[in-house]
Amino acid sequence: MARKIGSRYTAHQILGRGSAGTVWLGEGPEGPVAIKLLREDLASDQELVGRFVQERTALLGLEHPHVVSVRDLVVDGNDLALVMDLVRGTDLRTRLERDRRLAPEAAVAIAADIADGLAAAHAAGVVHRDVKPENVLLDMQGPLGPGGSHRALLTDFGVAKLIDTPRRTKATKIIGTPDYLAPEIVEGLPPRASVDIYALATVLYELLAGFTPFGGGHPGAVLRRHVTETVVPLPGIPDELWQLLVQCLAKAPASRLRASELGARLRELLPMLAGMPPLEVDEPDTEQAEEADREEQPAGPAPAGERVRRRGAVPLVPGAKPADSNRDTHTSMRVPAPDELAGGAHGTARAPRTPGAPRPGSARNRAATRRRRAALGAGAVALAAAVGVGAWLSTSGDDASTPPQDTKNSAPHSP
Ligand SMILES: Nc1ncnc2c1ncn2[C@@H]1O[C@H](COP(=O)(O)OP(=O)(O)OP(=O)(O)O)[C@@H](O)[C@H]1O
Repeated sequence: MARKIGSRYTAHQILGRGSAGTVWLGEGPEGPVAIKLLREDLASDQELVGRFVQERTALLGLEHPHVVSVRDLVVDGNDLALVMDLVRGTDLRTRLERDRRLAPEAAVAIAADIADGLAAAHAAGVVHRDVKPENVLLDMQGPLGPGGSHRALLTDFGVAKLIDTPRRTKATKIIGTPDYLAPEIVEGLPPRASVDIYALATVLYELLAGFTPFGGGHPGAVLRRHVTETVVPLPGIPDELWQLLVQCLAKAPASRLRASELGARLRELLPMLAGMPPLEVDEPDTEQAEEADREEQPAGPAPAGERVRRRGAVPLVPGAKPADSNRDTHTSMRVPAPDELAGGAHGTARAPRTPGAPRPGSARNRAATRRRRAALGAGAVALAAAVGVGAWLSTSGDDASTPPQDTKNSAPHSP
């Protein structure tokens, strides 16, 4: 059923749904477009309206083959809509759900595209702040790239921020998606271009492994792992690619590559990766992480929705119902204090199981876990008791009484 959006556009058919609205296949004066229409019941939500306007503002003048351009912002009665370039294909999360893991060549080609898109955004002074598979679209109508990959485009600049402008988000509040959040964000520093590099490296790891390096369990535990844990190597990954990943997942923002350099370095690796099958990575040994995580959880039920969402997302929009419960959306939470980050169980980064290692749940593994649990001791319990990790999750109010945290990291670089 066709629907008029302002005087210039017609929406024909739903392409997908996000937490804030619906994306339609539409038609405008210059041909087919994608129209992101804010849910009517959210039209009075200032934060959401702000996100729409922000996306338009962030992308003004940014034209790049790996960024979805925003063409127009329509305000018409109760309708608020973003008109974007139409990408005929799918999003990277859907592709990952279908294939579980990508061959290194295709994964690296996609990551290189997004690095190039980020380089353009960073050069325009914009930090994306929410790089994740949901926000990468694959153009399935264009020519195929290395490893049969489709051209990848970065989208959803709804929480993007201009670098070095006065902060609209207080450092006491974290915005992003837990699995992809750079450690300096968790520590309360303002987001710089290097947070996008960390998130992109996390996405690349996920494309190769089928899971993110620090995800799993309670969102509070995920945040802490970003700060305290070291990424665990993937079996069979070529060393040059691993070194690149490690560098871009560095805790110190200044140690990460810039987007343009990352794009170039990734493309250099493509010939070497040609024809290589997906890595043989087994399910991560989640037992240790989950055992530790259970100990960290405050008594009582976890926040609604969180148990079913593997990556610990919390809807920014009250009552939002994404089409797919596996989909993440942004999280807004309080910046934890340094002692909250320092405490707790360590060694809970996701580790691919190595051949010969006991399967989770085996008698051998249970005994090892009991020993580990005894050793983990008071730290994890202290974290849960002192903070109540669930209390970090808040879709409203900042904790203005918590000052921005200092950090051990060196100063992040500008783009
Ligand atoms: N420019 C586009 N062209 C074609 N399809 C699109 C376009 N933008 C979004 N879509 C489709 O619409 C779906 C919803 O997009 P949207 O950006 O609203 O949500 P999301 O990023 O998945 O979630 P959220 O808004 O909660 O972060 C996407 O998954 C994608 O399949």
